[in-house]
Amino acid sequence: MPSPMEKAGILVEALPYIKKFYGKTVVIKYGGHAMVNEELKKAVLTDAVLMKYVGMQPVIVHGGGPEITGMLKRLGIESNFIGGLRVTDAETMEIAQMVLVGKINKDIVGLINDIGGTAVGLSGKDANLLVADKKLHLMRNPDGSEEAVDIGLVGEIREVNPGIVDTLLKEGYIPVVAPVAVGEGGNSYNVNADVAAGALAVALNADKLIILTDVEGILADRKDKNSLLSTVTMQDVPRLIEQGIIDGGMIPKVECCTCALQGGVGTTHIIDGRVPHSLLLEIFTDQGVGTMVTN
Ligand SMILES: NC(=[NH2+])NCCC[C@H](N)C(=O)O
Repeated sequence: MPSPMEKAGILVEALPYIKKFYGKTVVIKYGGHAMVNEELKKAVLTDAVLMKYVGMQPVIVHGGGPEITGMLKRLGIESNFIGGLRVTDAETMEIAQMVLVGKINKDIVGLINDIGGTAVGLSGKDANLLVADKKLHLMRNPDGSEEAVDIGLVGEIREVNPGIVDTLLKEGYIPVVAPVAVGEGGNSYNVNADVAAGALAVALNADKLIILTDVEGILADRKDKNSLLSTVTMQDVPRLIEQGIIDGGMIPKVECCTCALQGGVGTTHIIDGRVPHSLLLEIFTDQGVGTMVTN
């Protein structure tokens, strides 16, 4: 147990950040393990409520992968992925929307409200928050040529209309956004939640984008949990990718960060959602717990 002096130190360390981030918008991409484990769920959403009560403006964008797959399975519908993207036919999209908007989104809202915040759930279709075009997926053939394959109702975000989120923030609510976008003819499109969070952060002129993942952050040596790169600049990114330090599923996450930074977001953070209260630790301590990607 920390001594009273140590506890006071921890609280005092938070003060400059409480001051600095007062009134500032922080977009949190909520996904992975932190969405599945009950204790972690409560910890993340408690952190968001605390942020709100100290004057920050958290906005949550959530994922939903495993639950969608689970529901499709229960209904006997097979999931197909091409290049990590779910092939989304009309039936799959219907289920995805039901799970994301009808279930996961409402569960998060319910939990936040139970903890003491006041959350309002939205999809990207509400007030045209996220507008998408059909995504053309380019697949590389063995001979090196590229071919466009149809992956169905997977969208690429074309436009963000953040007005409804601004309105909710102004009125003191915590907006919770499901990554379903509206496309041509009012169709629903499945969009990547990391990308949606990044695009929303830019449109809101957010101060921070924080992505909760299932890894420590960017590790200099993947086998060594103690090799976390605490801060990385945007300029370092191409070299880190070339060296294989940033690879696999981390590449699109870091690209979301650089996109957000280029779009004017203050700082971006990739943190470990498996660590209880990693959100608070990242925001309110000097060291943070994950990797901060900056300009
Ligand atoms: N991974 C890091 N180096 N984090 C530093 C975070 C610093 C400060 N708490 C902030 O949120 O801006």
